[in-house]
Amino acid sequence: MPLEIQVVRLDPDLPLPAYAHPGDAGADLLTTVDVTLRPGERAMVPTGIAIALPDGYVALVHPRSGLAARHGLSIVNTPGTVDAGYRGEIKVMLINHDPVEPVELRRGDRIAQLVVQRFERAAFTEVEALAESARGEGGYGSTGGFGRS
Ligand SMILES: O=c1ccn([C@H]2C[C@H](O)[C@@H](COP(=O)(O)OP(=O)(O)OP(=O)(O)O)O2)c(=O)[nH]1
Ligand SMILES: [Mg+2]
Repeated sequence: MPLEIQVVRLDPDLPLPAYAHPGDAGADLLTTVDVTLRPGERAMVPTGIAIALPDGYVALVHPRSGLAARHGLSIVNTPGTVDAGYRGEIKVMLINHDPVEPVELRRGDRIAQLVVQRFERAAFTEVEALAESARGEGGYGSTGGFGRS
């Protein structure tokens, strides 16, 4: 059974978010406006929807790989976090990473995808020292680079 999420269409002429295929994780979000992003430019783009997520769920705003591959279009804060208590319009902070070409978006274009997930609420408990682990403090390339011999 799919999780029911209540949606308000702030722009009733555009359709609800939709999955392109059964089994897809991301439901496509649309832009309600025409917008052109020059190389390097970013914009906060409205999607025309507001949602009420059940407690314990989060919706993450992910880029679409096709637009990234073809146009260099991504999201500044990827993935954007939509909290369960948020009732405002979902917006997408798009950025054009292409060094040369502008990206022209038209109202109704599919600009991003929304992935709904359960999450754990943590209780942050202060301790004097952390349990040891195999990784320890190693990070940021501690295991090597590309793995070439
Ligand atoms: O890509 C995004 C990211 C966030 N939001 C909305 C929903 C989210 O619940 C709210 C706050 O987002 P976040 O917590 O990431 O931003 P903040 O800078 O920490 O703002 P705040 O102080 O309001 O939490 O903004 C979006 O519509 N799109
Ligand atoms: Mg916040």
